[in-house]
Amino acid sequence: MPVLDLNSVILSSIGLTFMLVLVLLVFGAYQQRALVMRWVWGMLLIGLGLSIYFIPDVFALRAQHELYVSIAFSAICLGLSVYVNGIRMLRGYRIYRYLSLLVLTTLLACNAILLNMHAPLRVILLSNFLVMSWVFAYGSRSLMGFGKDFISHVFWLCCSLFSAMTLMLLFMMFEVALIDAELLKDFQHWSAHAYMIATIVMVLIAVTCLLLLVMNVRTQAGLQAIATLDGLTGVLNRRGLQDAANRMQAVSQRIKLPMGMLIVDLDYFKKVNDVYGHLVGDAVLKVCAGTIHSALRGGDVIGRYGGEEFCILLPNTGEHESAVLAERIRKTIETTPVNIAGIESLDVSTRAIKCTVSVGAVSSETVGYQIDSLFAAADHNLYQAKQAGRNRIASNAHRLQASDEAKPVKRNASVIVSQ
Ligand SMILES: Nc1nc2c(ncn2[C@@H]2O[C@H](COP(=O)(O)OP(=O)(O)OP(=O)(O)O)[C@@H](O)[C@H]2O)c(=O)[nH]1
Repeated sequence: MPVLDLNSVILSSIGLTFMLVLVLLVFGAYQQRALVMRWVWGMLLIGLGLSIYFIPDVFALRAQHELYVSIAFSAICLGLSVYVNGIRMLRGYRIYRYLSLLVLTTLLACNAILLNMHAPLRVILLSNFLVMSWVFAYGSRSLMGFGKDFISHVFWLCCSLFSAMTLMLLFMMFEVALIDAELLKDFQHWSAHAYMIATIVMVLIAVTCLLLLVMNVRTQAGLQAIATLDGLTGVLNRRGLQDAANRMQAVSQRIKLPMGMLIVDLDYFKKVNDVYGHLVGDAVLKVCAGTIHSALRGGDVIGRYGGEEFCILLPNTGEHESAVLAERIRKTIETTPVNIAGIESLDVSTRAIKCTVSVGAVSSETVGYQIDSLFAAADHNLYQAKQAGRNRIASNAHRLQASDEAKPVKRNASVIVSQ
């Protein structure tokens, strides 16, 4: 009676493949591809090693058992080292690029010598487990964090030796059950499902890693939001805006499409604070950010540039279109009074405040793609608009070639052009 039935192997392989696909799909969705691929390769190598381990039993190649076991453990340890680097990546530690190479060469050299000396299977297993415990040590240290003192080093070494020894004991029991099945009949049933047990262990590892990854992604998303969003208005802060501007500039320049920029500044905002207080001032800023946002197109990016100043990045937008959009924003703000009636502890009879904005518009068509040049030119135009009396826009549209000027630009009393 075969100790290991092929059904278990096939069933477990299907389970393993299913798990890998699941891991790929779920982890891949978070775009941490480098990390995901490390774990997938790690698992594949471990799965391959486990498969090779059972080849002699399935195909009755007992004479070559030592050879298969040493190849199997080389693959398992290599898989573990790739896996450990994935854990290090997740924890934000530096990756040991040569860890896998070191593990593989150590094991190959060690196994080649032992096979050449016709060492018994137990010795081959023991040497492989020592290397495995070393990889485990790296893994547990990377997972749990680093203690730099002597006690921590000893602790991690003991922990990994214990885990490796537990595994070794497990495999020894497999060995006993496989080699002398008649003596240890009780083990046969369990041994026949050894591959299944190994698969379950791998599923547990995958689930643990999945949880770690989800936690990591959530923490990163939270930190990213804190770092790049403005707490009051919810739009990008200056840092987020700078990142977005750099990205948009790189893409626009590569595909040779114009990029526009607007700086929108609330007029006489100091008065709002002085008359109604900072609480109302804050509410007005928040509502105005929302109003400006609602006037934008999909793909446009808004950020808070300064106190009552917003910057808007416009992909695929030339000078004329920037001016048109600036005018639309100006008009929307002018015609949308900010309702302050609902603001708590406000002792004023005013129910809505009428706000206006001045806008400086510019695009890469007249000043190039450099973000600093765009900021400077938009700021200059904003200054022009303020100087001309506020509640208006200023742009460089007139600087374009005569042929370009034929394009429709909506000009009215509130639109001026920069000198
Ligand atoms: N409530 C509130 N006020 C802010 C905030 N950030 C900046 N401010 C205020 O915005 C006002 C800006 O004043 P100014 O720079 O003189 O500009 P302005 O009164 O809008 O005048 P112009 O821009 O020249 O039309 C200051 O009173 C700041 O205290 C904020 O987050 N909340």
